[in-house]
Formats: sequence, C-alpha cells, structure tokens
Amino acid sequence: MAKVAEVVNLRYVYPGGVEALKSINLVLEKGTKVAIIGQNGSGKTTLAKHFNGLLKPTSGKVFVNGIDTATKSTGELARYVGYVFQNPNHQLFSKTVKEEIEFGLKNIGLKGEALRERLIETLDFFGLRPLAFKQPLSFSSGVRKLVALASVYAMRPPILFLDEPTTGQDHPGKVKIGQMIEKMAHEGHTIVVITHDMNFVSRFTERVVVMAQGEIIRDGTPAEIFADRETMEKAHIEPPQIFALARKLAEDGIEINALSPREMAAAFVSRGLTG
Ligand SMILES: Nc1ncnc2c1ncn2[C@@H]1O[C@H](COP(=O)(O)OP(=O)(O)OP(=O)(O)O)[C@@H](O)[C@H]1O
Repeated sequence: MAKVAEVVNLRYVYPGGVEALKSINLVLEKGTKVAIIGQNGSGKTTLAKHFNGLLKPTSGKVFVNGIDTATKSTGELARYVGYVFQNPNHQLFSKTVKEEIEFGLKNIGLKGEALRERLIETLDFFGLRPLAFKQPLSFSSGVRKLVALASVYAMRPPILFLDEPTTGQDHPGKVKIGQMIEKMAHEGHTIVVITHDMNFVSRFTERVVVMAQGEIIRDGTPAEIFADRETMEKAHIEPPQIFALARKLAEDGIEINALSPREMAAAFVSRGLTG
C-alpha cells in the first residue's frame, strides 16, 4: 500500500521540559482508517500536531507526502493535512455553510469555476446542499460537526485528523460521522481518529495505534488490540463490552471473533447456540 506519511524516531519535549513523545516510529498508508488511542496525556495530540507543522520535532523527522514537515509552514502543510477540532465552534466562523467551505478553498488558491465546482462537490458529498445558505452555528451539534468536517475535506488533504469526532454526538450523529469516514477513505484519503470512544473505534476503523507515556505500545487491528488484555491494562483502556463478552465465552470454550453485537448474534445463530 502507498505510504502517505512517515514518522521517524520522533521525540518532542515541550518548552517547560515535559517529554511528551519519546521515540515514535509510524507509517500511515493511503486510504486507511486509523485510530490513535491512549489515556489522557499519553501524547496523542502532541503527535497529531507534528503532521500539520503546529509542532516541530525536538529530534527525529515527520514526512507528509514525502515532505519534511519541519521545512514547511502550517499554511503550506494545510493542503496535505486537514485537522478537524473536537469542538466545531472553534472552527466555524463564517455566516453561511457556503462561505465556510469557500474560505479554505480560497486559501489554497482555488477561484472561479474550479472553486464553484469544488464547493458543489463538497456540499453534495456531505448532503449539505439544502443548508448552503444557512448559518453554521444555528445547527445541531451533529450538523455543525459535519460542516466542520466538510470545510476541511473540501481542500482534499491526503490525510485528515479528526480529534474526538464523537464527543457530544448522539447515536445517529456518530453513525453519520462513521459513514463519512468510510466514504472519505474510499476516495483514497487517510483518516486518523484520535478518540476515547472504543465502540466507534471497533466499528469504524481498521487499524489501532495504542499510545502510553509518549510511546506507541501496540499497533494492530481492532480485534487484535481489544483482545490483548495486557495492552488494554497498560494503556488503561476499557475495551468495548463485546470483547469482554467474547473473553468470557472463550473461558467457557466458545471462541467467537465478533466486532459488534450483530456479528456476535450471527455467530450464535450459525452455530445453533440460540436455544
Ligand atoms: N502546551 C503544553 N505545554 C507543556 N506540556 C504539555 C503541553 N501540552 C501537553 N503537554 C503535556 O504533554 C503530555 C502529552 O499530552 P497530549 O495532550 O499530547 O496527550 P493526549 O494523549 O492528547 O491527551 P488527551 O487525551 O487528554 O487529549 C502530557 O504530559 C501533557 O501534560
């Protein structure tokens, strides 16, 4: 698979002396859905800020599309790496959805027909065309989140970071964000989700990077990671309940690998374990 970003021996020490990242090595591949998980203070945000150049390595390198991020400004890196903040209110400031989306597009130099085309494409991709002339801050939290995501995706960055995308979202809001992540990855974008929502991770991502105390302690599929009790304990993470149930069943001699209640139910039915 094609590599879109690479982190090589990254170490970062904040000016106050906190060593937030010790020696990070990581490759991100095109079109994949990656979760970065770990308890508060494990270094997730510090790592993410190195991709868009908000932080520069104390030592080591971060490459995005083959470019060393230490040599570029955040403005230049915005076309390669999009960042969707946890709170959309910190990101939305235009009078209409249309203007919100156009803002970033103008910043990357689009104008005239190309700008119009990209705007329409983006509105349609997110189903936002009926809301184009409405004020973003007047929407529900779920729609605000979609507008924030749309305004970043509009620039078509190869990599998109989503910081806690499900915070404050109800179930339909979470599912909608998950579906949009799938759609964007399908278009070839690499999606990196920083989250504490393990149900979301198991349902909508395919690779999980686990951080603890400034290091990556494990990297694997959701099924591998959540079944690994030692890693979960080390990272102070509670896996989704479905994994606790699978573990209990395994102790009773019933081996089922399921990522969702639906998969678990299907496995029960197919093995005739329902009666
Ligand atoms: N601006 C800063 N100045 C000094 N230390 C910082 C700063 N920002 C973060 N830190 C420290 O760096 C370490 C990593 O923090 P970071 O915010 O990257 O963790 P995180 O995994 O993203 O946490 P959370 O889940 O709470 O967002 C922590 O010890 C934190 O206290």
